[in-house]
Order: sequence, then structure tokens, then C-alpha cells
Amino acid sequence: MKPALEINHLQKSFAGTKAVDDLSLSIEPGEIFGLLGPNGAGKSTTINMISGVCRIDSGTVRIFGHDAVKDYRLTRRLVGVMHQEIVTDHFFTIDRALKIHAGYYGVRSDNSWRELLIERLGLGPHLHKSMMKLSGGLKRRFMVAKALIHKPQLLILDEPTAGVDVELRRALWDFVREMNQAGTTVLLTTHYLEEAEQMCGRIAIMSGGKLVALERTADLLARLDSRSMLLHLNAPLDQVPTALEPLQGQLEENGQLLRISLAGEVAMAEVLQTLAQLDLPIRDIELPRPGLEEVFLDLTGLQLTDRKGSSS
Ligand SMILES: Nc1ncnc2c1ncn2[C@@H]1O[C@H](COP(=O)(O)OP(=O)(O)OP(=O)(O)O)[C@@H](O)[C@H]1O
Repeated sequence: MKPALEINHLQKSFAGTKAVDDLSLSIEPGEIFGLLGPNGAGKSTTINMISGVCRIDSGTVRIFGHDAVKDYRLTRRLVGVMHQEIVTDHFFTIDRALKIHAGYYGVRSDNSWRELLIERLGLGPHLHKSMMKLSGGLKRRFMVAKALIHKPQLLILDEPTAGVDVELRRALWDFVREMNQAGTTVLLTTHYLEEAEQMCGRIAIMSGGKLVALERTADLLARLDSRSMLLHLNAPLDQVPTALEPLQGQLEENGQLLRISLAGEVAMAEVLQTLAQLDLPIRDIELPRPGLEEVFLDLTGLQLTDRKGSSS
């Protein structure tokens, strides 16, 4: 079977600055694939080239085997995109806007599909409200419906849950999973890393227009062997006890937090024994699980996303 999306040596510059730099990747039918990267990494530009919104400088994009430039009429129907910016037809009602978009793709008559989208995205009570009167969350739900109205085989979601409350985020992701189980391939970007970990079977990470990693999510997370143990102390320490130096002990938060490294073949029983012998004033012990943020930091020395923005 042909890949749902095949990108080869894709390039795009704006005023001499490379926004996408020799990007190649392939997504199989049925995948939920995450494209991550810090602000300005080139994710939206990539999506805009896939969907034909932005001209390709060089390289190719193939969608289910069809060239996105030469066969754009066909590929445009195969892809549904929810763009990052809320671009809506301000004066139209949801009902009218959905009908126009269905007409645009020649699927105006598929009422049952339209009804299903309206029902599953909770748009029913708002159908006759004009766009400009809708809340941000409702606009997002409308945009998901708009991206799916022509039953695309590849659904692309660029930050679908940015600024959306937790409940709606869950509902949107449940719906995306449902679409995926029904056969739709999904490419998504998000700054909520926990969502990417939960949703995506594979993840590509971009930085400065280039691909810096592309692996199964589990493999990407398993890359990091450098787990830490955080010891929260009741009373501050002046210096790291000598016995903890081999574990790269470090004091933080004015001596009230002691971080030790559990990298490599460190035996937990020995660590606990050493700690017991030291009789430290330990209030709490934390074993943070390394996530995509740490993987990216390890790969590039950069922060993948604003930490405040990555919590769910
Ligand atoms: N139309 C444009 N004109 C000029 N520069 C642009 C244009 N679109 C994007 N860029 C630049 O290209 C680079 C990549 O931007 P892009 O929006 O693709 O990144 P991104 O990974 O989607 O970031 P974010 O997470 O903030 O959405 C940035 O340096 C951006 O300023």
C-alpha cells in the first residue's frame, strides 16, 4: 500500500531564511503521527505545503501516491486540514459555512455524514449562530468539522487544542481516535507533549526546519536512560554528602532539593541503602518520568516547548 504521506527533500525559504530544510518523512495509512518542534521549527510551513496553501521551493509531497502539486485536484480531496489560525467566514453561520465547504468538495448531498459531525462535535445547538459570535472552543470544533466535511483520508490537525479547556481537549482527542479507528490517517502538531505521547504511535521532531528525530513514541521515550531521583528535604543541606557524589548529587532550591542521577546500571536497592545510612531529613521522594521535553533537550540542548504550555 502507498504511504498516506510521503515527503522527500522538502525545502521552503522566506526571504532567504530556511523555514523547512531538506525534510523527508513518510506516514503509513492508519497511523496517528505527531510532528513536534519548538515555535518556528517549520511545522506549519510543512503542513501548508502539504495542503497546497504554500508553494514548495523544492522537493516533493505525495499523498496516497499522488503528487500534491501535479495532482492537486485529487490530493486536495484526500486531505482535510485544520489550520492553526482560526480563519473563519465571520458573517456565516456554522450551518451555512459547512454547506459551502461541502459544496466546494462536491459532497453536499452526504447529509448523514454532516449530521454525524454536527452531533459528535456538539455543534447542533449553535448551527444558526454566526461565526463571530462563537466562543474560541466552538470555533475550534467547527474547524474540525470543516476539515472533515469531505471525508478526507488524511486528517491534518495543526495545534487543534491550543487554548482549549481540558474537557474539550479530551472530547476532541476521543473523536480523532474514533476517526482514526474508522480508517483516517492523522498527522497532528501539539504543544501539549503528554497528548502527543498518548495519541501518537510515531513522532517526528523538527528544529530549525530540519528533522532531528523520527521514531516510535515508545522508542523515543526509551532513549533517555538518564532518570533522576529528587529528594525534597525538610532542612537545607550545605553540601552534597560525599557518599552521593558517585550519583552526581546536586543541590537545588537553596539546598532543600537534592537531585541524584540514576543513569546506567545503578541498583535502586543500593541507592536506598546509601540514603538510609545518611539519615537525611527527607520529606518526599520523586521519580520524575522523562518525557519528550527531556528527549528533545538531550537531542538539541534546546527547550521543546514552554513548560507552562506543556502541562495538561
Ligand atoms: N509567510 C511567511 N513569511 C515569512 N516568514 C514566515 C512565513 N511563514 C513562516 N515563516 C517563518 O518560517 C519559520 C517557520 O515557521 P512555522 O510557522 O512553520 O513554524 P512552526 O513550527 O509551525 O511554529 P509554531 O509552533 O510557532 O506554530 C519561522 O521562522 C517563521 O517566522
